[in-house]
Amino acid sequence: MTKKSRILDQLTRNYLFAVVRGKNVTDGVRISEACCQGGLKNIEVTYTTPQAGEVIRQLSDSITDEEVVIGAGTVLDDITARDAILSGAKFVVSPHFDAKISEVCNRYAIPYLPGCGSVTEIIQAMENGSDVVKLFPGGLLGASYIKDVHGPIPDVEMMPSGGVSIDNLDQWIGNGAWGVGVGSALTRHVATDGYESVTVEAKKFVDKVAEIKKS
Ligand SMILES: O=C(O)C(=O)C[C@H](O)[C@H](O)COP(=O)(O)O
Repeated sequence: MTKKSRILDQLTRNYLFAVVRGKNVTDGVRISEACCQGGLKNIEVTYTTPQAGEVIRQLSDSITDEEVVIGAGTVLDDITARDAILSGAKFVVSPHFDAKISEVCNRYAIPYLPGCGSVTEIIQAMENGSDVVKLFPGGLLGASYIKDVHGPIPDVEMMPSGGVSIDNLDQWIGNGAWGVGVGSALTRHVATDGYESVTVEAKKFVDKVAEIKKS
């Protein structure tokens, strides 16, 4: 198995991606650690977080659980992608498709999950070597979008992000999502109840996925 396939394999096994938007380095690290404590294992540190590369570096050093995969999100250009990868990111996510990001990720054998919102973008991403795309904004496209696209294009995997909640998880899983990205739903109580609330919310998602996959 290649390095890229090994990472993708681990990511889909973990299934849930915690989309982390910290206010600063410490906040980014604390949110990510709280997510891990709740059982989330794919940590997507977004580049809206100041010094996101430093967050990725600190997490890569401190987290010893080998199933945890630290990656980067909201990567808008190839320079940011390189910074993320050299900081230790094992996957790169962006809200759009960018051929130069794809090139950098392929150079380092790191999976690139570009944000796609149309079939044309999905095909373009596949042609540039992405096996998995991020459906963005997931909430706007709707869960049946996956099934509809899988009719003509059965060989692309899709990871919805944006608008994923506990209440629509079953629809995403039922329609064949390869994984799902969850952001604001994890941090909705952090301002009032602290980082422990992130762990509580993370656990709810982990339990819900286990319950849906079992049924
Ligand atoms: O910038 C990116 O690369 C993104 O991933 C966009 C969104 O911030 C996430 O998809 C999380 O969205 P919510 O779960 O609705 O908060």
